[in-house]
Amino acid sequence: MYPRLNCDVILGRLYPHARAKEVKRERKTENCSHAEFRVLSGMFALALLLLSLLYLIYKYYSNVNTYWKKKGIPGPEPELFFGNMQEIWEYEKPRSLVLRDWTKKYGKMYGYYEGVRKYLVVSDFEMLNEILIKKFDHFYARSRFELQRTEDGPKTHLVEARGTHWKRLRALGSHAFTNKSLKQIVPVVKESAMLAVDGMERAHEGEINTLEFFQEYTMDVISKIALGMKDAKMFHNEYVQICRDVFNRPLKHLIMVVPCVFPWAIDAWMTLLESTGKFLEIPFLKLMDNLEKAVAERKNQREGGSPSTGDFIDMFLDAEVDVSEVQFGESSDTARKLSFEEVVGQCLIFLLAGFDTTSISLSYVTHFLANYPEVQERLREEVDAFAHEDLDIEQLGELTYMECVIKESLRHYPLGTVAVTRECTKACEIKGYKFEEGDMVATDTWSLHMDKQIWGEDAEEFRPERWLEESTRARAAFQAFGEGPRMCIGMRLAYLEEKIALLELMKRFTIEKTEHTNPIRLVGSLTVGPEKVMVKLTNRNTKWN
Ligand code: HEM
Repeated sequence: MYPRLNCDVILGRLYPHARAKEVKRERKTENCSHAEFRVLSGMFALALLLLSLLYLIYKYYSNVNTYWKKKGIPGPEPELFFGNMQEIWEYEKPRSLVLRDWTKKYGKMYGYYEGVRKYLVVSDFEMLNEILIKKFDHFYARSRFELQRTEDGPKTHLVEARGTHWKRLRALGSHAFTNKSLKQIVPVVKESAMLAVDGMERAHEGEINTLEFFQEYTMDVISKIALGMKDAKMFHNEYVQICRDVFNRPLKHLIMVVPCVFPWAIDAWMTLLESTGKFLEIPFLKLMDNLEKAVAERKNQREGGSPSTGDFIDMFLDAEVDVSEVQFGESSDTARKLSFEEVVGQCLIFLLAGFDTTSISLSYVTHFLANYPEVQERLREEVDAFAHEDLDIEQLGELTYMECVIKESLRHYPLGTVAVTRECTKACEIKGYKFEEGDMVATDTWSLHMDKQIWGEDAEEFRPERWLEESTRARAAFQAFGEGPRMCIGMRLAYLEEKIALLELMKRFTIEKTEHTNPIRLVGSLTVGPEKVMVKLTNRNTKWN
């Protein structure tokens, strides 16, 4: 038998190398298709995994946003991932006004979402009374801000702090607002008020925007009393623009969206922002940087033997100790001490809160005075009868009608109540509603302040006299400064500044309406302020001039 002579055999025998190459090529092709298969199946598995992951994420987010529905709580329809952020974060229509409008639609208790952050909005007075005052031990924490770490740390300031950490910061901060401290600052405030009114006088040809002048005024006061900037120059204070940038910044920004949609990433996000903040030009971080330098400089001066100036920085530095001696947690037990970063944090928060709120409040007052000449007339009578040359804090108490005007204005425009939020720290039941640990509450003070059941049929009228009348209304129905142990720490300073400024203004001028006075446009993200308040000032030519 002859072997079958096929091509392969012949080629193999005649050209063994060629055959080997051929076999190699075949194997390679085989290997190749195996490898391709493996890659393809790997990719398929990955796609499957990704799809399942996306499905799980979708399921998670659509489930989170049914939280209120499942509890039978009404509220606006949320969008997937973002909840109601689109509506609530408009600079042109501040959050407080959106909540007020939703209250009209959904009632005194409803829910909404910022990403996956779930808020219960309350404007029912009895329920607020329980949350803010009576059950404070169940609601001692303010809801975490969008850009706040999950645990209190060295950089946590008074507004954010919780538990015993907050108690310590609050106790140390309260020293700044005692009668004794406020008494000392009256001359500084008076000087700033005169400078601001001088500025208005110089510029009052035609009409002025009072908000701009009051911003200069409050910044001048806070720079001098908090930051010891004795030579601060009104109308040339660099902090005015930095703080304007902090407050005028729209919330709708990637920086804010990320922590709301991915709250589990907040700590990493904060670390990233803190390390890149300088390059990103975030105004808040820039301000913090400036203050860090100011506090460090003062610390050096003190170590070099300079005497204490008695301002807030010195007061806080008196309590400063090495960071290792301070605990920061919610149940820490450090007393009467501050770390360096906490000193900076306290100054930062007093600077910001002291600048914006009081200037906005004053500008609202001028808006009302321009619109209500009869109120202005009555206020003027009180001012003219107030004949104290050397102003003292006790004498300011005599300006009762002025206080009514300020309060009535704050009742209409409770500008800072975005900060009146609480987090349930221990489950409880109020008026039949079961609060779970972690539930966040936002108060709708704007609706509360216009509630006819509380304020009467004329609730929507601007009538300062209501504050002088006998009433069965609870004191806590007025919440422009919040309520309970966490209410505004700077309230007395705010009244003091406002009274002194109005005294100076009313002595010299009559405030008149112009064609640009009405309507005022309300804007804001952290507070609700008028875009501008245009009025005309006319010299009174009285005994004061
Ligand atoms: C008209 C002026 C002001 C208004 C309307 C106002 C309003 C408020 C409101 C509504 C709160 C939240 C209270 C709560 O959650 O119950 C608050 C808290 C606070 N305010 Fe004011 N404020 C004003 C002036 C000031 C001033 C002048 C300072 C300091 C210089 C200040 C410092 C603070 C601080 C530090 C907190 C946080 C308190 C804490 O959590 O313990 N405020 N303010």
